[in-house]
Amino acid sequence: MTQTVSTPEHPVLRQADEDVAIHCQHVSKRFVETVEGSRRWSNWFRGERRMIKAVNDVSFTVRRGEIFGLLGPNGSGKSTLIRLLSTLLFPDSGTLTVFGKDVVHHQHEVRRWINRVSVEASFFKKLSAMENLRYAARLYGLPVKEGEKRAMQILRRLGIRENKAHTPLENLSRGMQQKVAIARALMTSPVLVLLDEPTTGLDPKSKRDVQAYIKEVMQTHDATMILTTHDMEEAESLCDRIAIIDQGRIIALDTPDGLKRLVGTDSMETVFFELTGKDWEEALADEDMDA
Ligand SMILES: Nc1ncnc2c1ncn2[C@@H]1O[C@H](COP(=O)(O)OP(=O)(O)OP(=O)(O)O)[C@@H](O)[C@H]1O
Repeated sequence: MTQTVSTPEHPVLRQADEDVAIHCQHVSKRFVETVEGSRRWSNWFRGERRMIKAVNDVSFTVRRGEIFGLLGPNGSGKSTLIRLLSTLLFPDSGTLTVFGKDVVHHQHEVRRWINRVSVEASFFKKLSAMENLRYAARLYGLPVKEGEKRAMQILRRLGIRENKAHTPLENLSRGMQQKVAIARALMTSPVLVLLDEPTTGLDPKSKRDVQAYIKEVMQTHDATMILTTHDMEEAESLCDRIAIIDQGRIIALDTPDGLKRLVGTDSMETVFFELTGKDWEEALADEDMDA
């Protein structure tokens, strides 16, 4: 049950109950961008500036144990939202809590629960999976013995044999590296895993393996995942709910089936097109141009 309580941080904060992983209330984040090529003489030397509402009054709740998808065109605010959740940025307004802790006032605690996994994960590629996992355990403040034990369990679950466990990561397949990255996120509990395009660039088999592994992790761990992806099928098959985000705002949020019902289609691509006015190819083409 949620209840309204007073805390020193917030005059009135809905206390997160055990089932809530993320509580995001009216969160906004703006950036100031310099516009190049301004013709106004007063701006010749310092550049004209404009305000970008990267995240604009966004509210949502993610339940513990859920895979929550973020879908949106290029520049819609997904990364900014992820950076706010990872405490790399702070909101200008609104409140954001992770497992009941405010990201601004309890950033160290929140950081221990959060793990961002991306294709180019911040691994030491010259070090082995074992060494990387041990290092992560230390970062999470686990005692050495406990860290080793968890690293071993994780490697065994991944089916990485002893000799491979000591092979430099750069010599493992990308699919395997990605699985180790996800596994590394499971060092603490509860855990919030931010999966940033987890299967981009993987061959079809590795992609299926990683997706199956994500499902397995969800069944066996106290994990909650936020997933950004460019793969509609992936979003549909993995996510319990999907938020479609455009120009910093959540324009729709529901289960994949709920979104399809809303638009009256059986295709997620049509959902995306109807709600954002952009077809998926166009959204990707924009990204390619920026890349
Ligand atoms: N540090 C920054 N300074 C200025 N503008 C920024 C900054 N970070 C993001 N923006 C702007 O905020 C808006 C949202 O960007 P964001 O990176 O969150 O979008 P995105 O949905 O993650 O895009 P992509 O799919 O390309 O990763 C964009 O207009 C972007 O240019």
